[in-house]
Amino acid sequence: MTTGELSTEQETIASLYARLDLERAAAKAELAAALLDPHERRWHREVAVRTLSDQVSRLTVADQGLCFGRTDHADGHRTYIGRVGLLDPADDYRPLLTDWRAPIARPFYTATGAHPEGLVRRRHFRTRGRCLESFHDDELRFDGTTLLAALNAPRSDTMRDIVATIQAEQDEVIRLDHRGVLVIEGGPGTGKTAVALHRVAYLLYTQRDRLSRQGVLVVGPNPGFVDYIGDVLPSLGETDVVFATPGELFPGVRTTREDTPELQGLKGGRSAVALVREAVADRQELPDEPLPVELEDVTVFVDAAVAAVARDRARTCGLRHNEARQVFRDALADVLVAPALTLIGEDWPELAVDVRRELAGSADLTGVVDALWPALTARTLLADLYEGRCFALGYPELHREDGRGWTVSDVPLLDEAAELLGTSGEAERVAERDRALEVEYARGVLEVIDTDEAMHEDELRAVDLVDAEWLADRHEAPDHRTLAERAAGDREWTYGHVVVDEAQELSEMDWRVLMRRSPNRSMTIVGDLAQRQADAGARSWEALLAPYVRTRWVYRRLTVNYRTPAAIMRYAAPALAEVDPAAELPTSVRRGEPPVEMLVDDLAVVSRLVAGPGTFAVISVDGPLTPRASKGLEFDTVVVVEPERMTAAERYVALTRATRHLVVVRRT
Ligand SMILES: Nc1ncnc2c1ncn2[C@@H]1O[C@H](COP(=O)(O)OP(=O)(O)OP(=O)(O)O)[C@@H](O)[C@H]1O
Repeated sequence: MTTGELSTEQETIASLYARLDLERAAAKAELAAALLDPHERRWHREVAVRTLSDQVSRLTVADQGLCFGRTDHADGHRTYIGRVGLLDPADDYRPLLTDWRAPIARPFYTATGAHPEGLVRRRHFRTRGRCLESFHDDELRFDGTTLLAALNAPRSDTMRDIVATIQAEQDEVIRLDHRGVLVIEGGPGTGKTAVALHRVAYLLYTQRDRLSRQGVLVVGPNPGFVDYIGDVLPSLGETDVVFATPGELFPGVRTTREDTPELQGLKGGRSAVALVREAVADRQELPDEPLPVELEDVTVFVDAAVAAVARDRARTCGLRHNEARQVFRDALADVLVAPALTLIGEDWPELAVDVRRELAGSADLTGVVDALWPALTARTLLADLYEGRCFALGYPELHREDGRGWTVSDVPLLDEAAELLGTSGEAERVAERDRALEVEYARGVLEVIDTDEAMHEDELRAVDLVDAEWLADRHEAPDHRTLAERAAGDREWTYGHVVVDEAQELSEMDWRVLMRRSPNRSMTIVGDLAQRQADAGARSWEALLAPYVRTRWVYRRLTVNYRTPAAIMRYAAPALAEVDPAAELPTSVRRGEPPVEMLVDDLAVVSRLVAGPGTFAVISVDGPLTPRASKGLEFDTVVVVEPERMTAAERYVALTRATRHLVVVRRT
């Protein structure tokens, strides 16, 4: 990027803003005129006003990042891409700026080196306000040297754009026209993450109507993903993609704390569903002592037998725990009528009805229901379980002092619990009542402003344009959150597409959460079973997916390693063979130098071992970077300390993080 080029582009962008200002001023003037026009027929005027006011708001919104890209076509033609389309009336309405949704803008989002779609270059602008700060280019004229040049560039912290050098096997996966589950597997450095990212970009553009309504959920360990998508997909990516690590999938919980491997196994396996069911059933109790319910004339008692009848009825009614509380309460009241009548010593139908009514409103009965069938949240249920109830249930290993010190493996249990508990219905009831009151009030307002008898029948009346529901809505605080913000805060949100990176690490319980968020099963699953480090993680894609989609999923394998030089891959081969003797090493594009082995007296010298350009990491079971935390990452130089202390899968991951140099250090 030269200074000259930057200022030329800045001039172009300034002229686009000038055009935008003119169009907005013109639209505003037209809107004012339409509002005042006494001649126009009522209906025509209404349509004109709505259209013009839409146009004004569209042009106002476009002020933010008006132009974000440029495509250079093979025929020499250039297109500037932005939030709205702008034409030049002085030059036969030549397009100055193309709306990003227009068909001609498509290559800006979907062209790759393997599939340039008629482009030779794509330019991304970074602007602040109306000022162009910088730009970067994807050169799409691909030849053999481009790939190697890209691979040899030192790594930085941000995720790199591989769009210009995407290879055929990767490109096929990015564009695969498959609506269901797609599994992309490949060894280290085969571009799985990069490909998944570009697939999201591709889908967000090609299926934008659906995805901008429902959003995309990306689950993985690498937060660079979302920044990257925001860059590649202005207008789409920033607002429509929710990124979450597995510890963030339950709204309100954000954790990276890990349980011991044993507990991860217990909480991650399918049998944890039964565990959560037991924890809920444990809160549907029978009293140790009969509980009194005082009525006007007599006191009746809820003993174990009475509670058992009510509990059976509530458990078999088909509702979830919180929703079934009312059934439990009604059943108690039904069962208590007979003993009440016996105590009163009289029995005629009207008396039975009165007693039943009294029971229904009894505060004592409310107390009994709260004690025997309490309203519960997922958090309370699990915290109580961990803090004490786990002993009686036969799971002493679950005990911990701070029940609410959530771990990553608690997240799917919280979700499961929320499913089984259901909502208490209280919040919904209050919202419904408030809304009814607002509509009632709005109706009153409309009646008042519509009583002007002197109005001509052709004049617009308030009721012609608005109704009470609409007016009530206007009073509600508008929800300014983006789709991503709303989706992330709503446990029951279902996404249009779900992407899972490092999918081999997720437990069966994690998959239940993800499948709930993806009822249409439109998913891209990216992983490598040979790199699995979590005990509770996946062992076979077939077994993992069968409960949800049976065999209806598509598998693609990436075979070329763009990260790790061949000599380093050969060094890592025994670790792979130990994990899976049948697994094949991906083919490395780069040769590179063989790893260096060193013996040192003191491991503290390790961090002083390597000094040079590019990124650098030390991977050791004791940190700073553990093999588990290193998954998905890469560095120019990697020092692996005492690989023998790692499991085979950990060793395989650690040894394959280097793009240039690998140093293996052992103690003398
Ligand atoms: N076609 C390509 N052109 C240039 N670089 C590429 C290409 N494909 C992948 N890369 C680069 O190779 C490196 C590895 O890619 P990526 O992290 O996506 O691999 P991965 O399969 O997810 O690896 P791992 O399983 O080890 O996490 C990245 O630096 C990526 O930018």
